[in-house]
Amino acid sequence: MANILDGKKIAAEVREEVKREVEELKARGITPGLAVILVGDDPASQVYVRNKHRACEEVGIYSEVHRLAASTTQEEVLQLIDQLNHDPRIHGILVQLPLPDHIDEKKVIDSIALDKDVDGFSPSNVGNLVIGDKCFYPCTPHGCMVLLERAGIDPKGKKAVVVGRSNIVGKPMAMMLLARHATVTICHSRTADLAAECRQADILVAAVGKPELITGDMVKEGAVVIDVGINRLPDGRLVGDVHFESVSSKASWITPVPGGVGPMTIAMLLKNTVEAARRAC
Ligand SMILES: Nc1nc(=O)c2c([nH]1)NC[C@@H]1CN(c3ccc(C(=O)N[C@@H](CCC(=O)O)C(=O)O)cc3)C=[N+]21
Repeated sequence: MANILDGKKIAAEVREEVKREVEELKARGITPGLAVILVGDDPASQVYVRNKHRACEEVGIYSEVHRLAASTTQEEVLQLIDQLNHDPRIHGILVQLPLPDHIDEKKVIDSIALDKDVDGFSPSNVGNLVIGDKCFYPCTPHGCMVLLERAGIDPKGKKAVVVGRSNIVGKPMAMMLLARHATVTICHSRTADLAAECRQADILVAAVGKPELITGDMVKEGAVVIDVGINRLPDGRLVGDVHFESVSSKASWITPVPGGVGPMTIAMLLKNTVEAARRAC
């Protein structure tokens, strides 16, 4: 039976550390500030944004949420970002994704000042990540790396397989594992034999958004399995991209859903915001 890589518990530890760092910054007269922009009324996004705001308050980060109507124009969003780029109280800016169809996501993300891009989604930040220069680590893959670290798992020399090639998880995840000297394979919907690739993995990261895609027969005995997926089934159940029951009998470590990568994502956002504030002074 696998050990549970408890994201909820580790995220709480990270939040405690962040809280102390915020206190130190406040003693020097700096209050870290985060602005979150939410366009439209997607119910899931509403919940996420509320959770982020609450997490900020809990650790003493100043947070403001800009809730904009679904009909807001791209120009209005860009104007707000420009204003926040110049606001000295704001060290981090996050635009909740997805945006409504009439708004160009690329244009919006690219307009965020590089030193306030706490999501780490802007092209320049991603470029710096690939090169290995100073950057913000995107929150979800960063959270996965911290989970590995806290479980005492060093990626060096290991075979890591990342399933999924999204810009916000799969690609940066692969780069971060590579930076830690793993041998990395990225799999996706056109991969010829997904199961065979997955069976090679010492570290397997599932980030495709397909409920319970990864089953026990696809996992090597003793592998470390990180499940980034959060899928709501028609019956209301929340499951990951990993079939927990069958995989947990093979893996040495496994993250649960919920309570795995999700809470880490928010904790890393707080960490990046504090880092942005520290760099600003
Ligand atoms: N600009 C931007 N940055 C993001 O980081 C971003 C985004 N847009 N859009 C949406 C996704 C999704 N996301 C999650 C964060 C926390 C949990 C989380 O804490 N989940 C809990 C509860 C899950 C539940 O009950 O729904 C858990 O897994 O235990 C989930 C998902 C951040 N995202």
